[in-house]
Amino acid sequence: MPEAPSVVGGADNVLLEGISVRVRVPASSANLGPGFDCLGIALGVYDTLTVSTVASGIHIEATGEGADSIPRDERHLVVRAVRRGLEYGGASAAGLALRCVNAIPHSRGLGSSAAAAVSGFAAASGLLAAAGVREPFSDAELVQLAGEFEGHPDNAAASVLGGAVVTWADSPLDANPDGVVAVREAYLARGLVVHPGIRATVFVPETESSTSHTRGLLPDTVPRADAVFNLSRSALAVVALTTAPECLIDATVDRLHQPYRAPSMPQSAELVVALRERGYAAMVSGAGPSVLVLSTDAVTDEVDALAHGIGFATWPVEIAEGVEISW
Ligand SMILES: Nc1ncnc2c1ncn2[C@@H]1O[C@H](COP(=O)(O)OP(=O)(O)O)[C@@H](O)[C@H]1O
Ligand SMILES: N[C@@H](CCOP(=O)(O)O)C(=O)O
Repeated sequence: MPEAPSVVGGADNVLLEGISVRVRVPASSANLGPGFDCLGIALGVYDTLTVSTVASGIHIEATGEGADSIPRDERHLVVRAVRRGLEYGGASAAGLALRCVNAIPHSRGLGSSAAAAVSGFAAASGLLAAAGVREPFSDAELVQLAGEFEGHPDNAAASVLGGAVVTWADSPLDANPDGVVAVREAYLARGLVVHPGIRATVFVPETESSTSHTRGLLPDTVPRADAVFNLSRSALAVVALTTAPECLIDATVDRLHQPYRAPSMPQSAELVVALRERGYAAMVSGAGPSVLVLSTDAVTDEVDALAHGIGFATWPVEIAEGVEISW
């Protein structure tokens, strides 16, 4: 089994002023139907981020998605991830200047918060490497750091590795005098070689939906028949994504999360049904409300018009490479 990196560190090195790093991070779609919390795919919608070390304070210039609503101080998700990443690498910065150009829509099920976390850790990695403090973080470290920080390793791993991913968690057990306890969750991931004929289309509404809210709609226990159903379909999803795209329709049916979330996003549920009736492997993207189609043919104009009629924009997107860091 691959080893998860150890998340330890301090803040022994204060980085000099004037170090800059640039990051480009893709959006992602988690679950891919039945693979709740364990399958994801990177999508070609990108946030770009430039981070520089400065003498003091937090300076944030942000344009695009979320620019009107995100905080411009230490609460900013990317700032928090950069700080945490520097700490993990044994360093700190007196001040940080961020330039964020955001294209990933927030709260639509396209992994914006995971992408923000990945971009922050990737920036920390670049700053540490540019300053000569340490080698850049490995992909495994980025998956662990961003997954642990943001809570959705299915999104984070897709944004780190690109393509389609399988993620899993492991809880190493540690004995202490009071008994055996889980010390922390390790997040691990492997990429899949996506069949070259598969293309992605996302249908994005104006309406937002908070991931934490729709997770709260899910039951703690599910019927065994539904668990078995999803086991077989998520195993099939790996086959469909890699070698058998003709199985995508069967491989993207889910009974663990979409039925419970549907009442909170009726237009998304309606669009999934309409698309599947037309032969498309459609599913709610992540926690919604966007809808993802994986297919070998482009969607038709009729589908585009149908989606538009119920408030969704149609975005054909590439299956993306993972995060890029330059300094
Ligand atoms: N680039 C970003 N910079 C700062 N905060 C961000 C960024 N992207 C996402 N966020 C934060 O994450 C929230 C969305 O998280 P979430 O509800 O999990 O939806 P999503 O499916 O888009 O990840 C936003 O409201 C915002 O607070
Ligand atoms: N597996 C998670 C994925 C959440 O993705 P997001 O893009 O909606 O934040 C879930 O289904 O809750």
